[in-house]
Amino acid sequence: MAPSAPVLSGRQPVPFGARLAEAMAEHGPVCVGIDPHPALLRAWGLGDDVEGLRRFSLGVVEALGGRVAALKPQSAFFERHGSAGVAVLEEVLAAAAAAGTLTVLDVKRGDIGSTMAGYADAYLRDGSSLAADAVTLSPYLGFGSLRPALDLARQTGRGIFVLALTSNPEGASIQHALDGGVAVAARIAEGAAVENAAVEHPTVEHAPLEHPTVESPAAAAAGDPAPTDVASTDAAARLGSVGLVVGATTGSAVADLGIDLTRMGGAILAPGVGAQGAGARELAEVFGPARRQVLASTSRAVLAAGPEAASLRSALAATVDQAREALQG
Ligand SMILES: O=C(O)c1cc(=O)[nH]c(=O)n1[C@@H]1O[C@H](COP(=O)(O)O)[C@@H](O)[C@H]1O
Repeated sequence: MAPSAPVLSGRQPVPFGARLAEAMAEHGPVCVGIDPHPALLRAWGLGDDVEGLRRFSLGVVEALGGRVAALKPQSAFFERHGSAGVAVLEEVLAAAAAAGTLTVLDVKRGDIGSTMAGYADAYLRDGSSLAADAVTLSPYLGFGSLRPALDLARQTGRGIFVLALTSNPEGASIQHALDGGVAVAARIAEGAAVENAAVEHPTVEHAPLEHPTVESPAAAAAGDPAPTDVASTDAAARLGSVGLVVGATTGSAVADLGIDLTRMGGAILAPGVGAQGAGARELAEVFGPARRQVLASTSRAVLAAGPEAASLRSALAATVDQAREALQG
């Protein structure tokens, strides 16, 4: 079972990337979001109130904890219930940890560095009641504004997923924009690559950054194993702890913008699977040589199968089958 909290190995916490790679190998490359939308609470026969929120969210952890690579509570749906909702979020994080399941707290925070230090303290410090194994952050105040969170995550063995190419169509207006001829999203990927290259992973060897990313047509025609397969298999085994969010709905943007995700070295959280329309085909097309780094993320498509635990598990199993076929085949 993948440990859900940083576990001491000697005096160093085991980095998030290594723990995630282990969890993905055991359970498949899927993360289930806990997004207690009012409509889902109703569909489960629950009230849109704190008790409904609690039964829904803990029900998901009970059904899927210990059976999925990661759970991703969406903070917005807890915050909308006020401080009592945030208390439920704390319970959910603790319950997932007790079940041995990694948590990615989806908060998408971004602020000036001195304020980011406060967010880091909330989500990435040992002993904080809101600490998760990883958190989503927005780099749109500048990648460097994330520094306090990057540093604390590194110290405590936690992970960061930095928004690069989001799944919503509006994201392109900022993320595809050129900065000195380089797309903003490509600059963010470069920032993550630098972070991952700077960290020593105690459980795995360092890799050079130069992963081949394009299979030569001649090699393909000759039926040689693609060099990209070798690079991407290695990448999955040595995932860095700073990952990116790249939506599975982003079509050819990764290729069009010249973003080298294998070189980035971290995991790729890929939302957009299920309710937003992406499936196995999109996962394979969008991520190509970086597919083994991908943690496919889905919320409503699995949650809608509840409240019965067996139905939630079946929906998860179907998603894992699809993702495995697309990403690990
Ligand atoms: O960071 C995220 O998880 C995220 C990034 C992104 O680009 N798009 C995106 O949909 N998400 C989140 O992923 C979840 C998607 O939920 P479903 O559309 O129900 O699968 C929501 O919690 C979103 O906030």
